[in-house]
Amino acid sequence: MNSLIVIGASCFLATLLSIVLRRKADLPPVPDASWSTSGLADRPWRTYKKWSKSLGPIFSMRRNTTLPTLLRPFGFLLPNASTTIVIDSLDILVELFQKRSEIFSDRPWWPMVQLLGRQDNVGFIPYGNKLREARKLLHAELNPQVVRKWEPLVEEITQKLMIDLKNAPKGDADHLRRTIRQSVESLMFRLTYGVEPSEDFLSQMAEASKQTGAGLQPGRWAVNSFPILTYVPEWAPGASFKKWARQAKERYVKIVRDPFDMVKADMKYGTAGPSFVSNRLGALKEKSSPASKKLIMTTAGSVFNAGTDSTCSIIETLFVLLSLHPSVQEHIYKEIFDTLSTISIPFDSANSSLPRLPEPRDMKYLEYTESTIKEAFRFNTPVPLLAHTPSISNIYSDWRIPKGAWILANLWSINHDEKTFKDPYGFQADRFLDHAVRDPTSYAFGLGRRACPGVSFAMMFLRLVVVRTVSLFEILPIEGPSKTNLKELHFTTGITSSPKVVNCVFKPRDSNWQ
Ligand code: HEM
Repeated sequence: MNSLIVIGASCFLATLLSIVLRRKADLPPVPDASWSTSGLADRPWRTYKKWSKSLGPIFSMRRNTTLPTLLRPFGFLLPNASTTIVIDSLDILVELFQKRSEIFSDRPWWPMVQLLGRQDNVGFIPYGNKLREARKLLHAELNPQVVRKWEPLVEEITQKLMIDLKNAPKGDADHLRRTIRQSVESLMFRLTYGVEPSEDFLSQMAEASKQTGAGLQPGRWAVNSFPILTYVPEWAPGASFKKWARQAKERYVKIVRDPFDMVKADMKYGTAGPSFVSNRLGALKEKSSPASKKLIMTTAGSVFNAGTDSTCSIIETLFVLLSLHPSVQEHIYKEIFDTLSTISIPFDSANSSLPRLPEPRDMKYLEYTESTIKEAFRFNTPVPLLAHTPSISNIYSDWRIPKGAWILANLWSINHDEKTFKDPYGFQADRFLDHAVRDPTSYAFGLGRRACPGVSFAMMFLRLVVVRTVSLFEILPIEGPSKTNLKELHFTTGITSSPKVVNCVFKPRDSNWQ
């Protein structure tokens, strides 16, 4: 009995001690006030990398410096949520996002998310039951075991892209970018709703995406720092943000609802083709609740945006890098040539005796091609900074990580770590033929319970785009082949990062296919 009391008392003391220690734990180190923040406007992940070199693989910042000038004196009123913690180590990410995923799977939250009506978009849903249900729907259509059912769609879209690349006006970088984007938009919309997107949908969606970006811009909206302002009526002086947000929400609700209603109507008349929406609605039990249907609608509404920019970004990066490395293209071409008995020439020709183009099933033989794709992910990580939030306060290695803090995983920096990757700023397509080198695609799609549900689908499309493009074209830089241009490549700043200019020309390998 006595020993039980001693054990009980020890446990109690240990718990008390850990609570006291937790209270006392500090935030990770902060950048020196004298350090220049000017680099944060352009690809902040590079400045964070520099800071990590001095501060270590985990450091913190107060976000109230981004408040509008007039409100800065009130910054001390901000809750813990105004802390940002930057992580520059895969080991720490695995520990937090994967091993402690129960805690680290929430997303940063801005009152503007709600005002803009984006709260049911999967990327923004707080961690919990609703998110799990939405992810189950995505998993049912996109998991690695079933993803092959979308092969016919992916093949059709890549074939069309090849013809569009052939017909693209030479030297018009903007046109090329639009061509790539149209192909990806078509892919994502057909996956989700089974038909081509209308011009109206695309322009409304482009506007809605701009509005989401504007709504989340740090420091732009006082309501993001002072949520109480959400309750200010629209007519109040200085509340024009409420009207702007309401109109943006109305637009968003419509672009999520209209295509969903169209699929429902097509299903009623038996004319709906396979799609995420028709498949998931078809799988519902007869007497399912309106909430289940609404979840399918809002989850579908998340797919287009989530998949488009990131997929465009990596395709553009690959095209630009390949254009600067003709020898890599030749290596890929030879690998494809050796793998297939013959390489196909134009598939829009009537000649039925043509050899075939590479297909998704060929990819397992194309190791060098796979290594090149991984290197592109490493060289210009499509989502350079990954944002998660802990749902309760936590301690990591003596550092305090407060509930609601933004955790920014600096994936770009992790991919440019000199200790892991030799010559990290160079492009070495064969780098990953050595399987001991860490594979960047194992974390470029996120880690843990929020990891990208579209990874298998995206990779299937991307691989086919690369092998078919190299099979049919030589990709040339507009100014002529020059490897030295690599260092002058510029990439955009945003949630996704792409080459600033996609200045390549696609020259058909077969001169008869002009
Ligand atoms: C190369 C293309 C793509 C890249 C690099 C990419 C990358 C990512 C990343 C980094 C995340 C955040 C993961 C995290 O927070 O841990 C994410 C989330 C997401 N992705 Fe992708 N993605 C791609 C394509 C796609 C596609 C094709 C789809 C849909 C078919 C898709 C759907 C989503 C969704 C719905 C989320 C939100 C998940 C959540 O918050 O729980 N993505 N993606």
